[in-house]
Amino acid sequence: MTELLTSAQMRAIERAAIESGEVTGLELMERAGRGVVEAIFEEWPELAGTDADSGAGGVDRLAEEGGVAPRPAASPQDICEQKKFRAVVLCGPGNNGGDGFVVARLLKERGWEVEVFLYGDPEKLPPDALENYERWVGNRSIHKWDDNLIEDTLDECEHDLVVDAVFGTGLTRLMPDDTERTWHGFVPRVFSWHQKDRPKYVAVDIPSGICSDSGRNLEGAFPTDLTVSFHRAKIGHYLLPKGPPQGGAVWCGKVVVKDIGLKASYVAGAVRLCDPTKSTLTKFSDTHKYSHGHALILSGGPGRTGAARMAARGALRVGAGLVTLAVPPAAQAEVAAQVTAIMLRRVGDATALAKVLEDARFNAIGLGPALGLDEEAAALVATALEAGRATVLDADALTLLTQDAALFAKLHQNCVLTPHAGEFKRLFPDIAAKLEAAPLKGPAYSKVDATREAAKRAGCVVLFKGPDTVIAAPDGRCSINSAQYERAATWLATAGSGDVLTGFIAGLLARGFDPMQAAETAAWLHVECALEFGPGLIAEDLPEQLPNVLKRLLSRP
Ligand SMILES: NC(=O)C1=CN([C@@H]2O[C@H](COP(=O)(O)OP(=O)(O)OC[C@H]3O[C@@H](n4cnc5c(N)ncnc54)[C@H](O)[C@@H]3O)[C@@H](O)[C@H]2O)[C@@H](O)CC1
Ligand SMILES: [K+]
Repeated sequence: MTELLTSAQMRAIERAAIESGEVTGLELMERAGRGVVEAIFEEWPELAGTDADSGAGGVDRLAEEGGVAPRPAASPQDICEQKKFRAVVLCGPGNNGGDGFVVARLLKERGWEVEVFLYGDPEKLPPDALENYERWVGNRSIHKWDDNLIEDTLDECEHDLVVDAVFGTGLTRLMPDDTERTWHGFVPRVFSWHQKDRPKYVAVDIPSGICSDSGRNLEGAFPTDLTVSFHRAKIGHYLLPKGPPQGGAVWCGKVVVKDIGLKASYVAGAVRLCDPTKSTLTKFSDTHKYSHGHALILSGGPGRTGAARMAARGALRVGAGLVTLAVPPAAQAEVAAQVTAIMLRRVGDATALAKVLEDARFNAIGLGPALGLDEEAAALVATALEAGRATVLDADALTLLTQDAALFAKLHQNCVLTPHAGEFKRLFPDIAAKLEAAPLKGPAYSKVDATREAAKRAGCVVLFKGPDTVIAAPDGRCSINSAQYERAATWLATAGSGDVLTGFIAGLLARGFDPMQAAETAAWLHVECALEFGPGLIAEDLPEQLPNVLKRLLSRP
């Protein structure tokens, strides 16, 4: 799984590399700037051009090299008429701005017409950024930040590129709510004026205004087409905090991570991006070593059995050896008429459930979808938890946990809770309140922080759903299953898809996956199934995609 870093982790890696003498900060900055330029040309090859294509800029360079006589300074009108690529680079007061100066210089060297604006005081720039500022201003102009001037510059003639290098991982506070916040109003105006043929927007490391640890929008973020980060993606690229103003992935466009020559050493406590590892794959293909287990899925009463049936189907397709539906007697005929490979047990009440669970071969339980919210349902949840089996709790089971502290206290380390945002809020109201509070500074409290805190309190794995599903274990392990960027599957938000996820988790628990691994793998497969089917998906389709998805997964090199 890919590590996602916080700003502190990234700084520590950079500091260690610099202190060991492996590399200088200046070299890292040069590589970062070069990485941005590379990524721009990879994304839009039409911008790569050649010096000859790009017109007078190429001549400027030749002139500097002594090849031809320098041409006289061009008027703004002349510049607009020249056929060359144009960029505006917006630089901030820290090292992100430093990267911006490198980008400006490299584009200029390729013959681009580049205008640079600096937000902040040049004298206060950190040393590496200052060095690159000086390399830029050597014989070129730089503008003090001015909204109107930026707007005029972009309006004067068509630009190809706007580079946002105002703030990166060092964004530590909100933009002040006064005239200093001049850059804030700039983007909407540029967008409305350049809607059709607007320049490409590229963010250096992260769109300025987005907190790189939480994805929270500390106001004023520039929505971008491409975000180029370094060494590893940051957590904020993959979280999707609710607005207003919305943050994270919405603003990044597409995230490209460029190698800047830092060692790929293990980062303790890093959040990971879900993607099954080799050992997970082995568990799917090994038919001898692991028991495939027997999952028990609890069904609701008559007219409410569909959710459990879908969960059971998911558990079976994901590879549980056997799946049994525990069904209230009144719903037995309804369920029996609609299942084949899935077995059926009459479970009228908690006593009957306890009796069934005396059979140790039932090694995993899934319960909650359409289970009901009455005392009988609460007793079933209590009995299931007392059995100490690997257990996934969803939907009504989560609501029952919020209503009864004694029931919540029965949660154990083999449990997985799968709340969506509303259920999370009911289960952990104080934690949700922290997440909802407007951030006052960076790094801001994040969905990762919230899920880790919840898992610790519950003493079990918590899978907090969303396009940015966060999964955390009480020991601090944490991962994000992203349904964004190339894995965007908005059609997964369909009735019953959560029931299928419960089934996937129960099936993997039955197969012997530990709770964290079961939750991560199930969440990942769930999105893969949605992508496999495409738009028009209904929840019943999800388990049926698994054979293809697993075939593809197992044939991966
Ligand atoms: N040597 C390094 O450390 C490297 C850093 N790199 C770049 O450096 C960035 C991090 O640099 P920094 O740590 O200097 O941080 P930033 O450049 O992200 O921003 C820090 C500056 O912004 C100010 N600031 C923060 N929040 C503000 C707000 N709301 N309003 C006004 N000013 C605010 C801070 O006081 C500080 O001056 C990375 O994102 C990356 O782009 C890369 O060049 C790779 C190498
Ligand atoms: K930026």
